[in-house]
Amino acid sequence: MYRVLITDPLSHHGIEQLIRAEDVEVIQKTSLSPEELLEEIQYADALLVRSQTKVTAEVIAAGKKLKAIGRAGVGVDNIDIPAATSRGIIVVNAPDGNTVSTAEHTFAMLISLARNIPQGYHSTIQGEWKRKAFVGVELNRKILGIIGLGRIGTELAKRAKAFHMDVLAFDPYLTEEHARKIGITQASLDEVIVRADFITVHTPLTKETRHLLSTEAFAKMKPGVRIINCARGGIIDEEALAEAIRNQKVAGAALDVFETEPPGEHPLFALPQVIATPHLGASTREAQENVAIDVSAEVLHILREEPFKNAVNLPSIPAELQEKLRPYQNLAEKLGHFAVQTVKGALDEVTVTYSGELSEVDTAPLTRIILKGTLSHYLSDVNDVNAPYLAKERNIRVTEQKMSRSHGFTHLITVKIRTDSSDTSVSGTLLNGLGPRIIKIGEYSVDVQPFGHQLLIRHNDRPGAIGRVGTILGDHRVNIATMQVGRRDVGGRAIMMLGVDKAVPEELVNALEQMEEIDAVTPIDL
Ligand SMILES: NC(=O)c1ccc[n+]([C@@H]2O[C@H](COP(=O)([O-])OP(=O)(O)OC[C@H]3O[C@@H](n4cnc5c(N)ncnc54)[C@H](O)[C@@H]3O)[C@@H](O)[C@H]2O)c1
Ligand SMILES: O=C(O)[C@H](O)COP(=O)(O)O
Repeated sequence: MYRVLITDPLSHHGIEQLIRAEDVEVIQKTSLSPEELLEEIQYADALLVRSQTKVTAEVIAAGKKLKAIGRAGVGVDNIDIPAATSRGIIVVNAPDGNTVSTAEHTFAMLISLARNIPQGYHSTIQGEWKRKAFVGVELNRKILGIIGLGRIGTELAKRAKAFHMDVLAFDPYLTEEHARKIGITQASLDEVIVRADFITVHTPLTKETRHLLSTEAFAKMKPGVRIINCARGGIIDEEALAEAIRNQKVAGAALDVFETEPPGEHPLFALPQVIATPHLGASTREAQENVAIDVSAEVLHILREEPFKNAVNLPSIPAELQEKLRPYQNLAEKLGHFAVQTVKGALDEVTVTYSGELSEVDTAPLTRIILKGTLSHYLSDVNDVNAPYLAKERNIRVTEQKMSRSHGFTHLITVKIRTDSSDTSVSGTLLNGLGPRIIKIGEYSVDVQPFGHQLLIRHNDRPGAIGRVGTILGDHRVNIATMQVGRRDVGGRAIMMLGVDKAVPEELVNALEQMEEIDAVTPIDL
């Protein structure tokens, strides 16, 4: 039974699939103190949050069983992603479900700002009738500057076009084709800042975007510019904004998000030109249902070890590629796990060569699985999320190579491992209908099913050697299930690969190593 802890208010309809799932127990506790969260997280297999719960490194470390963190929304700045990654916890979000709601909210803020609607409402219900005090401006033919033309920025641009605004957008990843398609003008950040009548930000909060709109930026803006932030507090320097409003450079600002939330008594609220909402961008019935449905489905997939798509700490893999790579996953993990058990010393380098059909596709997801198989020999709690991170932390170099030639196989994966004292190379393939096979160990051709307990023996090719090995195994009551022998030259160096029915005890390894013909005995467990 998987325990899913929900600590922020999520749409009931959205999480119904979790509540109905027979293998899931849903615990909803939405006003936990930080201490209570540290207690509850210990028992959770997955945690579902919105933006309120602070999922710190401490919370993540306390989540001993935690496999997934689901964010019912876009921004993951309340989750310590590096801490989750280092512990192999998958973080997923729901990037699409609240796009329209947030674009609509931004548009509502844009109109409210242009026409002083909140200020007019306040004054009117207090019995005043100040028609002159609230004269606004039209949106028609004004320039809307959008910084960050992703999902929300794009939806907003379409709505602004319908209001006959001229849209200038800056986004380092914006292509001319996308700009042309939605009928807007691509611009530099400076152009947007200098030319726009309204500036709205729709980027995530990152090192680059923190205080993107600062004193320096406000100084370059058109007098009377209006500013909107429905993305993240911190993208705009709030002190600098307050100053720009006070010195009348900025005519008004509409804010849905703040550097600290809730903002409490804020200097900006003393300025009548500022309108505000309490982080309501995604707060519609539709958006909340969408994001809760999406993230619940993703978390269920992760817990059930099924494919999922919106991981924040794993590169996304297109469905078609996932389908293509799925058959190789088991082979990849076994190859990594097999190869590492045949070397001694500290791991320096893992090189994976994909040959034949596999040379034509993006194999990075398979390399992560190979790495997981390799590192799991040394470390506990390794998965394909944290394997690259753990390798980097240990200065293990990981490289991928591609070759079109595959020595008679339609596809071949070769894992080469180098340590400070030895190296090895193991190749495997999928045999049509027969599943994964190891077909080469170093220079020796073999045909080994990579499962269960194995014994790799390096010996000299002499009459009677194989028989004596069989006798010694029999004496130790270890049954041989399969046997492969490989050699390069008659009477030269050779290997034996034995599949055995139980783990090989150390005394047996010692007894085999006493044999004159034997160089090395390596038990392998897969
Ligand atoms: N107020 C709310 O309730 C609410 C709701 C949903 C999303 N959001 C926030 O809105 C933001 C945008 O969401 P989205 O779904 O459109 O995300 P998105 O990822 O689709 O778009 C973000 C865009 O910002 C661009 N970008 C990144 N760095 C940039 C930079 N330095 N300068 C210019 N552009 C840059 C990216 O290229 C991308 O196109 C996020 O921060 C999200 O958390 C807020
Ligand atoms: O990033 C987001 O999705 C929004 O900021 C929404 O946050 P919320 O789930 O707390 O409304």
